[in-house]
Amino acid sequence: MSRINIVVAGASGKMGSEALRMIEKDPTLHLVGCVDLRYNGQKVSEIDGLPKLDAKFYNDINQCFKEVKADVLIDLTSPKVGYKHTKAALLHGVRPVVGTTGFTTEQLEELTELAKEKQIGGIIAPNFAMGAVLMMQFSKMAAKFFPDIEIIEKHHDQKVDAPSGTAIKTAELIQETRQSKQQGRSDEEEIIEGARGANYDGMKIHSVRLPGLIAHQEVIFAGPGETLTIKHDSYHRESFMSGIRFAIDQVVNLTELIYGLEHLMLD
Ligand SMILES: NC(=O)C1=CN([C@@H]2O[C@H](COP(=O)(O)OP(=O)(O)OC[C@H]3O[C@@H](n4cnc5c(N)ncnc54)[C@H](OP(=O)(O)O)[C@@H]3O)[C@@H](O)[C@H]2O)C=CC1
Ligand SMILES: O=C(O)C1=N[C@H](C(=O)O)C[C@H](O)C1
Repeated sequence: MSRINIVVAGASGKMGSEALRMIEKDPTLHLVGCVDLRYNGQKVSEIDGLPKLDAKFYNDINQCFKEVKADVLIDLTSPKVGYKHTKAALLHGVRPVVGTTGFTTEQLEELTELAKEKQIGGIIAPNFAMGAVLMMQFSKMAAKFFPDIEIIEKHHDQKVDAPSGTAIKTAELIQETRQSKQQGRSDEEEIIEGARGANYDGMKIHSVRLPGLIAHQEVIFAGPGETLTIKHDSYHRESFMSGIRFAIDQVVNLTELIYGLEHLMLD
């Protein structure tokens, strides 16, 4: 059985290091390179806390793609970097599996177009946890019946982007079934700016950042005399790995870039 050659960008980060542990345990995956700013030229096995793998660190993704033969890039970096890396992967014929959040609509459109032009499969998914994908789908279903909605997402305090990619994706999916509505009073007044959260088509998104949290979201739906709460919690970053593993196998057979794991899980 031939192995899938993988490059991990953001490999020493919280998610990247979890991805390395997943690769180490899977005999069908082969780590051929890592991209990060800190450890250029060093082997993964030389870095404290990372698995005993032979692949080398690069501080430049283009250099990495020139030196190693990669099938798939797993990108777990930051919004600006993730965009550059995804573009580089598509230009080098490497299939991107991107967990990085914070892409703009314009960036997503540009990358989708580039993948189409190059006929290269890939995925950008704001959340690779299977339960989170279902939470978003259930929210989309519920929004048809309850247009009054508030999304509360809670993450660790080292997270850069707000609202989370998951909250934005949830709002986008909800928008597909919810009748557009400005919630609350039209003369609502924020005594402290930001008190009512971010506005997305009249519904609100609230971002909580606290140490000790991993990734959590609840979507509250309300109608006269009732509420429905749909909630998902990731208690460990291992929760994202089954989705990433699944996506790796799928992108090998795709010729387009997909936004959201639901398209691979449920379509
Ligand atoms: N889709 C999903 O299921 C999930 C997505 N995420 C997303 O994944 C991303 C990473 O999250 P997390 O692991 O918590 O973040 P971390 O900050 O722990 O890791 C980010 C990594 O990216 C590296 N990095 C930063 N700049 C560059 C660069 N220019 N070139 C190469 N590497 C770079 C960092 O290196 P250094 O430390 O040296 O700066 C670090 O290793 C975020 O966008 C987050 O929202 C997170 C969880 C689940
Ligand atoms: O930064 C994180 O940790 C997470 N980011 C993703 C997001 O922005 O939705 C996915 C998950 O919530 C964890």
